[in-house]
Amino acid sequence: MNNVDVVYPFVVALDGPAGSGKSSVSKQVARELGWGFLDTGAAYRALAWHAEASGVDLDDEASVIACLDSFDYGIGTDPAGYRVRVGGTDVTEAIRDPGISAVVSRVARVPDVRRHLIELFRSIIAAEHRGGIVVEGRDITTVVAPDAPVRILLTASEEVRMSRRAAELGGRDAAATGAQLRARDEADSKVVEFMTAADGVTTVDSSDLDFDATVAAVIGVIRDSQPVTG
Ligand SMILES: Nc1ncnc2c1ncn2[C@@H]1O[C@H](COP(=O)(O)OP(=O)(O)O)[C@@H](O)[C@H]1O
Ligand SMILES: Nc1ccn([C@@H]2O[C@H](COP(=O)(O)OP(=O)(O)O)[C@@H](O)[C@H]2O)c(=O)n1
Repeated sequence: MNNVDVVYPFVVALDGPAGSGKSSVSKQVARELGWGFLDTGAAYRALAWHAEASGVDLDDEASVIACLDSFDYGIGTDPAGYRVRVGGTDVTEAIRDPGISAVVSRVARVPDVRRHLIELFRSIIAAEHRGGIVVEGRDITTVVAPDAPVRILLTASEEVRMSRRAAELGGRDAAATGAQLRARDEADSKVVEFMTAADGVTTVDSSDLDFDATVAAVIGVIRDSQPVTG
């Protein structure tokens, strides 16, 4: 096979709603291909964490924007164990707290925040030293990397997504978890489109697929679209 025309890193852009499996599936795909992995939602979560830790009112856009000046963010792209850092604090676990999930859309809806983070994502992608990188979020296929050679929308029915997220949180408060997930998708949908596939984006519906089958389906899309990846 001929690799001459392949531009490195090879970018796989993957979007989808909350609980569709973006993060876990992308991470496993990256592991299997020996590529990097970038979870873009972690940056929005970390900024929400930073703003709250700085005592900022998240409804005050100007203060949220001002917070970007002191937002010293770090994330790795190793799918085997990346950590998320804000300043000297490891926030990898803290940003998964339902309290952050409940407020993250408020920072993500601010256009200046999006512009800032999108530039950051592009520089992380450009610096990837492995052959490829799987980048997941809400606007990767449409805004962050619309020219990516592989663009995928990972979906699953709302019921399935809710039960996956509730199980992940130990089955506690399934109803509240479901309601929060629905409210977050609704708020996020006003800012970016991730419920339907844009032109040229391949949909993978994981509602009836188990985890391994979903990973295999995503790798199948990558191989079909670019036979030199293997
Ligand atoms: N196809 C699948 N079948 C069953 N469970 C899955 C599948 N895909 C993901 N999961 C599980 O669902 C939960 C949510 O996945 P996650 O990757 O966090 O989604 P997202 O990043 O889209 O919010 C995780 O516990 C994950 O292991
Ligand atoms: N590319 C992205 C990624 C996340 N986000 C925001 O960040 C939040 C957290 O994203 P996430 O990917 O960690 O959320 P989950 O789908 O994993 O629950 C989302 O609810 C969006 O508000 C975004 O606006 N654009």
